[in-house]
Amino acid sequence: MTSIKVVAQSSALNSLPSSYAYSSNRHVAAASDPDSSLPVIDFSLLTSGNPDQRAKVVHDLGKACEEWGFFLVVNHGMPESLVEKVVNASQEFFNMTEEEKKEFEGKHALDPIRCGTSFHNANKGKVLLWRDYLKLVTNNCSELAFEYSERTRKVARELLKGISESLGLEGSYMDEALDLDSGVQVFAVNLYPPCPQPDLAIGVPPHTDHGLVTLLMQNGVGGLQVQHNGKWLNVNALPNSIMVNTGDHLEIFSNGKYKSVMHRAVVNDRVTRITPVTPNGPSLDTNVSPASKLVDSKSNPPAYMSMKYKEYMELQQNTPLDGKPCLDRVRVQGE
Ligand SMILES: O=C(O)CCC(=O)C(=O)O
Ligand SMILES: [Fe+2]
Repeated sequence: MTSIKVVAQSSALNSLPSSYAYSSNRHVAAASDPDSSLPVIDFSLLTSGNPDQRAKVVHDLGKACEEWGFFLVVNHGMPESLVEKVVNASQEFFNMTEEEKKEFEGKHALDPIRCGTSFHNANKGKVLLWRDYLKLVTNNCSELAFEYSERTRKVARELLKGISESLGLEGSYMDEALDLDSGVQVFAVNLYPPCPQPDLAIGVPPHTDHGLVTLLMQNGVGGLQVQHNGKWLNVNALPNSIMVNTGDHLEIFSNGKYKSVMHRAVVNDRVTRITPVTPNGPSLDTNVSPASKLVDSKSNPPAYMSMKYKEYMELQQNTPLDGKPCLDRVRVQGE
């Protein structure tokens, strides 16, 4: 299938090809700006060694997960130049010819490297998405991808320790229960070229992410929207901040206290947007269920069934995006 990069560059393109029309209504992805400011987490306070500062930031993290499922992380120690290098290397990858990229067209969610356009799953044949992607599961492809993965993984692990504490558990509880030392991190990069009719197309339709937390960076171009209290809001990053959203497995682990937040990516008609995205999950063979310390058969029974992370990822890949969310399939019914 032709990449969106090539479609967008076609000199004849002045309107959206019908196969990419997500809706016949304009402004399908209309959203407003947030009324109040988005939660901002100062990462340096998590690692400063000052117990009072840590207690405060753990409290803020818990509140951000409970009320938003989305927050911006500042002072995270990831050099801006590293993010730039990843964006540039990704751009080079997407600039290869269709023929050269063919070699990397994987089929399976857990293939070590795969690239493609639109979606590779149950959505085939439906409306096409205005995006190309590159996904790496193991980090053996390049030193740069490895370094980026390692550093975002460290930030994610530290955040998850704080989130574990915010649930009233030991910092190491989630690490152990979900085998985070062998946790899976997918490294994906999305490319959204300028689109002639952005309000008819969609980059990524509304969805939630698998895993615990997803870390997202962008090349200074906005386009992420999150659902908050039933309304879609534009998310504007602070300079050099990491955007973090909670995933399905954090919702399961917290027994629904922290909800996996719905989000989507819209496109624009001016500049190419590139987003390196890293969902961080448990190990593939971990059976994820609500934390046993958080449930109680009478007052707070488990609201989700347990399922191996690996099986969940496969199930999600085969769930149509316009169908019931994958999370609904593990929800205990009739409560
Ligand atoms: O690129 C974005 O802003 C969002 C991408 C996303 O949600 C995803 O890749 O799961
Ligand atoms: Fe996502």
